[in-house]
Amino acid sequence: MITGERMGAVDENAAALGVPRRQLMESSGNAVARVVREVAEPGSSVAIVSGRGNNGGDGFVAARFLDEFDLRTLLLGRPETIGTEIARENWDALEEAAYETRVVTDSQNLELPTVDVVVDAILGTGIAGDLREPAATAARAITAADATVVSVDVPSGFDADGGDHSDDAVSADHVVTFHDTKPGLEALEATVTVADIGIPAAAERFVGPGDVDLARPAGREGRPYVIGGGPYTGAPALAAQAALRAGAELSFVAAPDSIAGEIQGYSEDLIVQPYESDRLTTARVDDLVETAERYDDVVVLGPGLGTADETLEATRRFLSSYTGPAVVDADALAVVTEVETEATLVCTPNRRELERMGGPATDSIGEAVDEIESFAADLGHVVLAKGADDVVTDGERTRINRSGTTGMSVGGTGDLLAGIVAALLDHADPLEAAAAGARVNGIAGERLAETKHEGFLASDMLAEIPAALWGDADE
Ligand SMILES: NC(=O)C1=CN([C@@H]2O[C@H](COP(=O)(O)OP(=O)(O)OC[C@H]3O[C@@H](n4cnc5c(N)ncnc54)[C@H](O)[C@@H]3O)[C@@H](O)[C@H]2O)[C@@H](O)CC1
Ligand SMILES: [K+]
Repeated sequence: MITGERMGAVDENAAALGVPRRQLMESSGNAVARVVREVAEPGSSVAIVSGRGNNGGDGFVAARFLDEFDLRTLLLGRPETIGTEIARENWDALEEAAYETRVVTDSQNLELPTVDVVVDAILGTGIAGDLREPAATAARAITAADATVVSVDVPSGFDADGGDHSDDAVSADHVVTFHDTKPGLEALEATVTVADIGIPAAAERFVGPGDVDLARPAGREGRPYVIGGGPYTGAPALAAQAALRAGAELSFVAAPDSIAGEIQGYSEDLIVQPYESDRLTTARVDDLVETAERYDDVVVLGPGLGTADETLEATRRFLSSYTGPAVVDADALAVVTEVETEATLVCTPNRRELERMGGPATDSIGEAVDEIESFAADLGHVVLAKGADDVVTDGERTRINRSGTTGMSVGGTGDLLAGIVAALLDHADPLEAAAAGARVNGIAGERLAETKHEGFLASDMLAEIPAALWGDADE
């Protein structure tokens, strides 16, 4: 089962792996034609009704595989307004190759030819809102026609994710959907065929540019609240600055007053909120929980806190009363399995921290994928296990991140990751935020390795985060 949004991400990942959408469209159209051949008697008449998006493009491709039928292809709208280059190329090919085509620009004039089979390629997962004209009239005409209806990907007018549909949605006899079934199709009475269109498994398994697309902030969003510092000062400062580089609007650091000035001294961009102490103690917990929940922040718990008994007790208490989202890193990880929490956590252990949490002991994170997956399932939280390959899993969905470079084994890069994930967690699903964060952090390192080789610092990486996050964003 795959949502339209995730399908878009996977398809972008496939393109990055060298399998562009043009190729997928060829497979999709071919798959549609196969189903048409199954349901149509030899020599019968077939009409393909295409919209101006890629769903329509699948219809144009299908036409080239259906030469044995009495076939015509209708385009709803003017050819110049076909929305994507690959759909347009396939339309042009039909015209060049003298296929029977018809352009319908006025829905009032839409008259479906009397045919045995109609291919509904008006629109697919790109639908937004109720059907507009001329799609609405065309969809009604298809439903009313005395023909077998084969819908491409989803019945046009149907929301494949929610299963909701406008009153005009096409009523299909057969649906040929691609790669995986869509949530909304389950409720349909139509026969659903899931066609393999050649998307490599790696496009789902490995974190790619599509995953970053899903998690990327639309503008400045979110105000992460870093609870860290005490024995160490650099870690919370790096996490908080990384969050700002990843789109956060403001970055707060709650830290002991003994070192708050030092943290502020690293960066004038941070809002440091000192509390009276030289380390985190249980006396602070109620205030911290109250502040985090009042402002609806994403918490980063752990950087630089240290392992004093009273600090660990304070992190236990924090987690048992906090109910919002949090990235848990470093020393705070040790207590996650000891408490019941209603919070939504992304835990970011390296292999030593993973073992200390009660997770699998391994020399290589990338070789313990199944064990880490079951550990996350038991834990009930997202685990982002950091290694040469990162494993990101919520116990059901598991992604491997391959970005990054050996120079990143320098201190502080984990703090950056925690800050980036916190910024993305403000608006993205926890697994997607963790997966995208891991990729972005790794790309920031790769960019520096081009000139600094093994010698760059975590603080150098801060300036690379924006390009890593937005560098391949669509215009
Ligand atoms: N994502 C993928 O990996 C693949 C997608 N493919 C096809 O591409 C489709 C998605 O293509 P697109 O994203 O171009 O979107 P669609 O072709 O589904 O729809 C976009 C078109 O519909 C119009 N539209 C949107 N909402 C409307 C409404 N309420 N009333 C009337 N018109 C409306 C838009 O103006 C646009 O012209 C899939 O359903 C599938 O058929 C396949 O070609 C291959 C692989
Ligand atoms: K369709």
